[in-house]
Amino acid sequence: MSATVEAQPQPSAPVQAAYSYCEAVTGQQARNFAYGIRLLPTEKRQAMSALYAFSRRVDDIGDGTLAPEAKRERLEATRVLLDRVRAGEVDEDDTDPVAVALADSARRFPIPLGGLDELIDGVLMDVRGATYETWDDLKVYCRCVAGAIGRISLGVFGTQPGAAGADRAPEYADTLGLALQLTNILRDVREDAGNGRTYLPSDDLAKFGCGDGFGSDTMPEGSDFAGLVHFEVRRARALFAEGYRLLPMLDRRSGACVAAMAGIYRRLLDRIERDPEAVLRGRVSLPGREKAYVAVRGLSGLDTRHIARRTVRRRA
Ligand SMILES: CC(C)=CCC/C(C)=C/CC/C(C)=C/COP(=O)(O)OP(=O)(O)O
Repeated sequence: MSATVEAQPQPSAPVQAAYSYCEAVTGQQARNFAYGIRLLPTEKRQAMSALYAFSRRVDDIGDGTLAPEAKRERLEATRVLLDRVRAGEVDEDDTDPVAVALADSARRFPIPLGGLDELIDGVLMDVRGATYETWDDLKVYCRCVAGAIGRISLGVFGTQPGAAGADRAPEYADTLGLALQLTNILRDVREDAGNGRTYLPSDDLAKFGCGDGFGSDTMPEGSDFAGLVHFEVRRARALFAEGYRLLPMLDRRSGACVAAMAGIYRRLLDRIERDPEAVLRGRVSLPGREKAYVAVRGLSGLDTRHIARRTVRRRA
């Protein structure tokens, strides 16, 4: 997979303005992922911001207050927009800056736009109020809303020429997305429960006696909430370990971006593991200076080199 389709001219003024809009959305709303995206060179940073702004729009429809039918209509309208981007029908005169930026990015990079259809499908599952009995069931949802984002992002990053095992890069990008999403689900247990949503598999909840009143401030007598969280943390860690195999295949700054995104979420996971009940009290987050530190480590290649060595050792 090459990094860029072919040498492209500088974006025109209207396209630059569309990218500026998407970068502003990313800077304001991507509280964690913006730290990684900022590490990319201009063209890739702009493309990732366009992808983020489109994904944010889809996610916001799902999380918003509209009635389910209205949400479905809006999501299908977003799909129509995506079809227009795919068909090359969106140009710089379009009034929607996210569409303009996405269309330009899709011309510059081999972005598998079908991943954004998967994202819409995942959010439609939410709107339907889908619940998940097993981890395999939940994985289907996570693949749509996060694995697909990993695979799409890989279209922007590309893999380094001659990178060993690069044919498996999309699989690792997908797995890293699952790791992030499971961490996100653990972090947001309380907020999601407040919205009537439980993502963790009902089989797992039952195993730890957490089936009733899940996500409320006080879990029922006899339930082992900490045991449940530790079980899911182990699952997320295994996904991170597998997904990190992607890192040695990326160029330095793409690797730094992914290492920063994943590193910040792994630190969230560490916090959750140390104090599982914290997710019932509120949203676990990292201070800005810690996120910046993780990003700088990513750029210095410390994490990437460490992980590459471990991957090689494991293979040997
Ligand atoms: C290879 C690669 C780049 C893989 C990563 C793919 C990726 C970025 C998946 C996103 C999944 C996720 C947890 C979204 C939450 O976004 P949010 O904006 O709600 O997050 P926040 O609440 O933490 O700010």
